Amino acid sequence: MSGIEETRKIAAGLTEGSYSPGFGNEHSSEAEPGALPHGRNSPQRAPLGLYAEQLSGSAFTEPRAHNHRSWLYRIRPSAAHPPFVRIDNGNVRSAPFTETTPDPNRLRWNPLPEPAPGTDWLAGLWTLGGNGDVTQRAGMAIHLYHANASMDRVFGDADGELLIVPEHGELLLRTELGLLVARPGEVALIPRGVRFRVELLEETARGYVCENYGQPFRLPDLGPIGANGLANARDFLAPVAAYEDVEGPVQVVNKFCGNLWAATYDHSPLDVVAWHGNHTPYVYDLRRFNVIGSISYDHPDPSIFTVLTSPSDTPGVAGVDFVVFAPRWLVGEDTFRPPYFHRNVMSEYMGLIEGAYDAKTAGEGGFVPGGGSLHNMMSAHGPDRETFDKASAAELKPQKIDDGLAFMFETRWPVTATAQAATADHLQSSYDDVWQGLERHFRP
Ligand SMILES: O=C(O)Cc1cc(O)ccc1O
Ligand SMILES: [Fe+2]
Repeated sequence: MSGIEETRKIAAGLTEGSYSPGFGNEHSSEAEPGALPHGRNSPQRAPLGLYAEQLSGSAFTEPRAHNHRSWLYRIRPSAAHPPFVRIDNGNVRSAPFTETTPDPNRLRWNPLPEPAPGTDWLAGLWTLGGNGDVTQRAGMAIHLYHANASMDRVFGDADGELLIVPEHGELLLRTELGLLVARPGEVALIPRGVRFRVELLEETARGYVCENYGQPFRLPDLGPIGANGLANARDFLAPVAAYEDVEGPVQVVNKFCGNLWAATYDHSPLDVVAWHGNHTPYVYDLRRFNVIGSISYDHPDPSIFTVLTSPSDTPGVAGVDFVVFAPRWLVGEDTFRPPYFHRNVMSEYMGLIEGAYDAKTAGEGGFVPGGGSLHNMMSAHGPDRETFDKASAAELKPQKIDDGLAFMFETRWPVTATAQAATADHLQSSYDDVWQGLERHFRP
């Protein structure tokens, strides 16, 4: 069986029932009977000769509601490794982002070009920009990826958690805590420090990544919405324990304070036979999002579409929000229904997973799947001319928006582009033109 066939077979065996559901749950799982100790985390001798190890994603002392840790029972402790040495960062960049001057202009990119043969997910990671400072655990980076080979190495990110948004090509994520499949239309989260390998189920894979240096993504509070709605906790799926028992050289890459470091282990670090805890990867199907909107008039602010939020130190002001524009009905009366013209103190990066977006013209040179737009702090944007003209004249019958899936990484700090993003051939040169020709109609 070729690598890709084997990956496909494993992925096909993973159904919803193969996961452990519930956002932030205290999950527990064992791949061999009796591997998980009961009644204590660290017995004098862990079961089956395994090593017990705690992986902490929050300070020990953080409030219980935000405390993240998992206990791993593994063939070898993570501590058994040779020194890490610096390797080339490839196209990965990290905060602070100082390669370019922060740009108030509206920017839009086409999809990443084809990768060279043999580009795995990590080699295919390409940083667009970001903010904050990795050493302060604040801010975020926006990456895209375009890969055409499965990793045979293992990666872990000490700088932040990784929210992976596939746009083309299913991925099998083999993590320390087990296996996840992430398809276009789903998102996967790898918590800070959790090691994983990405295998492709198709010849190529393309998508987006939000690397969140700040507080781990959590579900937003629902306030007056009530006890249910938006992204429901039960739809987040954590893996169950699945380990590989591989003796032999495995390259382990560690992203630490903005640089890639590697060590060659004499075994696979994906050797966790059992685990329990709440510092877990998960996958979530964006089509499960319970979209709430206006059933009277006006276009609500897109915070109503928040899937996950990473709070900053200022209440109500997110380090980064992950927002989805999922299929929904528009019924507003006497309302301009698409997104309004606006200038926002928050900075907005938008990507498209599929189809079209209702404020932007689709098609060649427009806002296309795999492309993205950046509207930095206070930059003026909103419907392009074509959208404005159409929506101002549209008959206001109930309308289903179901031809696309777009998302936004919205952050409190401006996004500074990397040099490669600011000079890329796939940066569109005349994006401003979409707002040309919005003529005056005011004739007092
Ligand atoms: O398209 C955008 O710019 C994102 C966005 C969507 C919306 O419905 C309202 C405000 C907003 O910034
Ligand atoms: Fe916007």
